[in-house]
Amino acid sequence: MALISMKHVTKIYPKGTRPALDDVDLEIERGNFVFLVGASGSGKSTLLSLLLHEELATDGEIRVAGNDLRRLSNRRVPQYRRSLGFVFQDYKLLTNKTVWQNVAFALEVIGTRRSTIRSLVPQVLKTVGLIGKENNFPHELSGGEAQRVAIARAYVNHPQILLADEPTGNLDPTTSLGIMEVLDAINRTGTTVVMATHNEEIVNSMRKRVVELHSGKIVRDERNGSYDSAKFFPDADVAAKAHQALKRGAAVNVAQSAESGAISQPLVSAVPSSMESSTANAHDMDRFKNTLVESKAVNDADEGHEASRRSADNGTGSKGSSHTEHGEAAEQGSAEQGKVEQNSSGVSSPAPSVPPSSASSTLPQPPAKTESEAVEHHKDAHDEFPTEARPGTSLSDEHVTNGTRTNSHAPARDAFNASQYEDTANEGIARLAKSVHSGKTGRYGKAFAPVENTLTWGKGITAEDVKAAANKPPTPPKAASHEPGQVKEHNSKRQSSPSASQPTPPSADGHEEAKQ
Ligand SMILES: Nc1ncnc2c1ncn2[C@@H]1O[C@H](COP(=O)(O)OP(=O)(O)OP(=O)(O)O)[C@@H](O)[C@H]1O
Repeated sequence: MALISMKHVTKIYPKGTRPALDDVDLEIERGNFVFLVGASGSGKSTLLSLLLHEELATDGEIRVAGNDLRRLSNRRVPQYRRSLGFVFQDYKLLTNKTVWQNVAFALEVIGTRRSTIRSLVPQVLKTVGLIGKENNFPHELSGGEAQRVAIARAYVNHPQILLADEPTGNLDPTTSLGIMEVLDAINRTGTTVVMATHNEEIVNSMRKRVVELHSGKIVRDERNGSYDSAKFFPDADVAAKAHQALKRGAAVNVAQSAESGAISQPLVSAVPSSMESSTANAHDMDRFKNTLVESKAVNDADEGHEASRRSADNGTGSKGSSHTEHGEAAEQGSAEQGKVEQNSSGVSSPAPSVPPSSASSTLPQPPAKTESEAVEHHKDAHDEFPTEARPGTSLSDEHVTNGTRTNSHAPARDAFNASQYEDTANEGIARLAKSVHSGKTGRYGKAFAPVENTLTWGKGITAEDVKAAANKPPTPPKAASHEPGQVKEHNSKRQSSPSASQPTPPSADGHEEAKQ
């Protein structure tokens, strides 16, 4: 059974003159990365709101991770939402909590030990470039900063499903690239990502599944899709752009194959040298991952006996591991989630095949899947995504194909190691990085700023950096039309954040109005 299933779903708002969603059928398998595209008002946000159970469908059936949302009692809604991460355009941060508390809260509700929270929160905040903003409240943040808090919260929670509504809508291209890197990394941990976007560049670079809505109806559902569809909007310009996007993907693959003898390379080596500042952030992410691994090792050691007993009682190691990860407060939720997993897939999850690391070697392994279970899962995944039909094969698909993650509570070590070592998914990010940093003219006719002139994900450029850059011999310009500080016009419903394109961290007076 699909992780997300919508059958004949219609949504009519009380004041709506037409259905916001009209008889929608949609199935999304575990591990997919799906872009929702479509004109303003086509129903993308409504679809996400229904999945989050913020809105109720007027008609039809919605099942998410085995939960029939029509039957979800109010009491179980918070627990249901714990299996979801959400990164929405208006951030949905808790206004009465600081940045630190917003991220910590995501861990508190799943019963994470206080010492672990104290260790993880600063690191995830560093990863997303929010050091120094820990004590700010949401109304004291710029749009980009608020979005980074939302991403940090989603990342730290390791959700089954991440719903994102225009997460890059308010951000400059480089910061958007960073967000896509993080979303891609989250997806590679096995989390299913459903992202509504108007960003053509991202969709065309990532080559993920694209579902297009038009007046509340799904008019296109393409694997490895592009932003515009020549099929539904058959003008020559759209056809040429879709064709070009496809060719660009193929070109990156071929170039990488020629360089490395393999189909793909890790992002770090696949991106241009101008991306070094972004790869510095990759180190931050790795540090964060290691701490999570180490913290989990401590938790596991502390609670190992109890977890083993529960594992034995349940007959599944994964439930035991979820208990140790989330603690007593989440016990009931985890157990119920386990039931959901059993209902939806009928199997527990095996560990991904990853190289051993010193930190991970001390951790208990989840039980191996039996051969028949593995074959069955493998077959199901191949039915949906035949290998030969996947030119831009993504790691998320590989995860499903290999059956490497079918349980939301797979140990963090496995998930993070998988994202660290498996690199085929980086093709999409590498294409996006090349595109963002190529200095080419964007959709709206303005040149992208060179990376040196924009904030880089997780690493604002300091005065020292600027001074050091000034002392360096000049690099050849990438495009004749570049002007420092000039950025692509944002494809957003909202105004761009003034602070996001500045080379220095935003000042208090550069903050936007309250975000809630
Ligand atoms: N709370 C509401 N009450 C009444 N109508 C609504 C409400 N929310 C959305 N709608 C309507 O439902 C339709 C779909 O809106 P929705 O926000 O889902 O579109 P969207 O594709 O997300 O648009 P955008 O890209 O601008 O975010 C629109 O016609 C909108 O006016």
